[in-house]
Amino acid sequence: MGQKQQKDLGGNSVIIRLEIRGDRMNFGLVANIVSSLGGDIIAIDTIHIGNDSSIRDMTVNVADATAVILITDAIGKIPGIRVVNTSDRTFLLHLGGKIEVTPKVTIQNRDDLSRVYTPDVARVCAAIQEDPIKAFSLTIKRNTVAVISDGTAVLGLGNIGSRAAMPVMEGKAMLFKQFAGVDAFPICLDTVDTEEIIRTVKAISPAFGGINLEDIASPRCFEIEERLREELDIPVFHDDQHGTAVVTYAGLINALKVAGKSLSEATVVVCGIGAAGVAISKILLSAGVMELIGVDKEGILVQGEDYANPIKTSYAGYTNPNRRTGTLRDAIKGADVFIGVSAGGMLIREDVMEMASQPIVFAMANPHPEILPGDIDDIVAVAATGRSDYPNQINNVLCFPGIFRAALDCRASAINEEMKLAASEAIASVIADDKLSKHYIVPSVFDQSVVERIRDRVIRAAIDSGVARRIPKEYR
Ligand SMILES: NC(=O)C1=CN([C@@H]2O[C@H](COP(=O)(O)OP(=O)(O)OC[C@H]3O[C@@H](n4cnc5c(N)ncnc54)[C@H](O)[C@@H]3O)[C@@H](O)[C@H]2O)C=CC1
Ligand SMILES: CC(=O)C(=O)O
Ligand SMILES: [Mg+2]
Repeated sequence: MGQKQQKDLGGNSVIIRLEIRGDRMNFGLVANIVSSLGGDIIAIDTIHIGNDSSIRDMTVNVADATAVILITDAIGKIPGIRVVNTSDRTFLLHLGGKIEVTPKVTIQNRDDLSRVYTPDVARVCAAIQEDPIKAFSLTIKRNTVAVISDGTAVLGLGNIGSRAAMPVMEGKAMLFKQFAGVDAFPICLDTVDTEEIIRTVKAISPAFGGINLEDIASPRCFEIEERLREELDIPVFHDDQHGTAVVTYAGLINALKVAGKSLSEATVVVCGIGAAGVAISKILLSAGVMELIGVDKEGILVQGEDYANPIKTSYAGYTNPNRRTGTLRDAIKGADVFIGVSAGGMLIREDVMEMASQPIVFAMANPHPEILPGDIDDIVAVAATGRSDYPNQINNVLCFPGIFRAALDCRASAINEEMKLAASEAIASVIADDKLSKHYIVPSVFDQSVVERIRDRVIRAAIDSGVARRIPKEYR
């Protein structure tokens, strides 16, 4: 993926194109109007100067879409100014997509041409035919991951279809490259049929060193991942399950230190027993949580009930040891930890007030968390969300670049439990105990030591657990 044409990612900002009649614009008046409506002008660019009018682009930071409407309405009423159009900078940076393929070498002449392509390339093909493992050294397989979605559980937007899922998958590919140097291809499949997805992923797998499944709805995501893990010899990792679980456990290790609590004594409520909720629960149980209660639309999941979704029936069998019943409100009373991977706005301040002292709230639904940190910051030990605009971003982006970097570098045949736990511990360990605080329990995704530390611990775990097929030099 080339990074030649770097685009400015901008903030939550719009470009408002103005036509200004006459030769003067009252900048003070415009600035006052924009700021009184919650905006902040960050640039004004002259696009065209005509005889009677000029065209200027005004870039404004805004809190939300409503502010844009209010600002453009008010500016449009200033005599001599016409609002030509507004461009959302987020849409602008998506124009034409966010990634591209760039060759590593330039073909300068016929000699180069015959090496990269026919006839010489045939010798390389023959070498791989003779010894298929050479695909790892002679093709992009060595460093390339497929990011596969069927568009059925995209962020918290739900089943928006495979075309609409592409911007998220392109974004994941950017993150893979920027944070860990992994080349990733976004592939959105136009099918929601479990067998067809499995067949298709298997059919395209020769080109890839790993498969990152993304935003595939539960319960189908479980079978798709399980079957692909069994049938492919490269790592298959459903990021919404395991990436989220790894980062949640990392965040919890540190949040518990801030709250002065222990994992084995904490009562943990997980809300939303889908892809993320099931995997989070499993990693926390294997890490030593004793009392874990799952809540979904049916209320608290309890053993003995026969839920329409068999995943929930089986989940109830290994959680909720005290067989508590009732609603989310009942579950959360006296709980030490709330983990939300369900839907926005599920929780209210009064619920959190019912939790044990020094509660920990991870409201991780995207894009709208179960509760906003601002509503509870004064009554919790730690609050976290999945978003980048609040402190404590518990998001799988902290995990997937590093864990795949490690898996590719040691040619792992799988990403197993040992590697996931190692990744959690690596992420948590980036912040020294004396630096931990209420608003700093997980490192920033821009902290370069995150990927390095995950890579190191995960490669060691892969070697120790016997799934590494290549031992990198520094580990020999
Ligand atoms: N911060 C992060 O890194 C991540 C956040 N997420 C977010 O977590 C949420 C769930 O994602 P997935 O597990 O992939 O989806 P999913 O569709 O597999 O699971 C969602 C679960 O939440 C339940 N749910 C929905 N509304 C509910 C309600 N009102 N009460 C109780 N349960 C409810 C559903 O029944 C379902 O079992 C999404 O908002 C997603 O964006 C998911 C993965 C990573
Ligand atoms: C972060 C992510 O993968 C999700 O919200 O689906
Ligand atoms: Mg996702």
